[in-house]
Amino acid sequence: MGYFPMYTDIRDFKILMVGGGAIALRRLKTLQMFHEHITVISLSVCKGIEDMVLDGFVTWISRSYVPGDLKDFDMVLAATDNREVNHAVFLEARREKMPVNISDCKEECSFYFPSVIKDGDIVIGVTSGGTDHKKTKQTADRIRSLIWNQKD
Ligand SMILES: C[C@@]1(CC(=O)O)C2=NC(=C\c3[nH]c(c(CCC(=O)O)c3CC(=O)O)Cc3[nH]c(c(CC(=O)O)c3CCC(=O)O)/C=C3\N/C(=C\2)[C@@H](CCC(=O)O)[C@]3(C)CC(=O)O)/[C@H]1CCC(=O)O
Ligand SMILES: NC(=O)c1ccc[n+]([C@@H]2O[C@H](COP(=O)([O-])OP(=O)(O)OC[C@H]3O[C@@H](n4cnc5c(N)ncnc54)[C@H](O)[C@@H]3O)[C@@H](O)[C@H]2O)c1
Repeated sequence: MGYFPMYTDIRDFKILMVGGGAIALRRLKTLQMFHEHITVISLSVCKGIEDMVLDGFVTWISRSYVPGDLKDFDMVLAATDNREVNHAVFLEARREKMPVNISDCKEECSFYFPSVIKDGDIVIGVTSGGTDHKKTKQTADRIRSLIWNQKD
């Protein structure tokens, strides 16, 4: 049946990202269009996230995730390279009834991360409902070129 695009104001959500690698960075870049500050708990962070720490967009807590970490947050994303850790984040989020995105397991996501196109106030989120992320990216790229070509 497909997924309903429920566009939501997340500015007041306290958001936690667990993990600080390539996928976390890509998602933080997207979230930066919609939020002013996000907390990252991660053993290490990549260069792009280090820059976000310097900019003040990210507060980095430099350690492993431990159960209980979600208690002050409204929404969580897990993007570590450790299945057990990501699964533990899912279990805690489900217990706390909070929106959760787990990047290595679509069955554990209460929402999917879309491909996002933002043109001023216009926001387009593309999803395949978790069936085909390559098609999602291709579709988003086609929409982007349609919008940017029209501006020429
Ligand atoms: C749209 C985009 C947004 C973003 O990530 O920013 C996105 N995935 C993207 C790319 C991508 N994903 C993967 C690769 C690796 C290479 C390859 O396989 O090609 C690449 C390519 C890359 O990374 O370049 C592997 C992968 N993806 C998922 C799993 C787990 C699983 O399926 O269970 C695994 C296996 C992980 C593992 O092996 O552990 C799951 C999900 N990925 C989603 C979103 C959600 C549904 C989206 C939809 O409805 O279409 C969903 C269901 C949940 C979620 O994560 O929210 C972005 C493309 C847009 C862009 O680039 O602009
Ligand atoms: N959904 C998607 O679009 C998608 C695409 C590609 C890969 N993936 C999956 O996303 C996950 C992350 O991939 P990546 O390329 O960013 O990995 P990466 O190796 O670049 O980063 C992993 C991060 O997790 C951190 N980490 C590891 N153990 C931790 C712990 N116990 N507590 C807190 N942080 C911890 C590391 O310090 C590192 O910052 C993998 O499981 C990968 O399979 C998802």
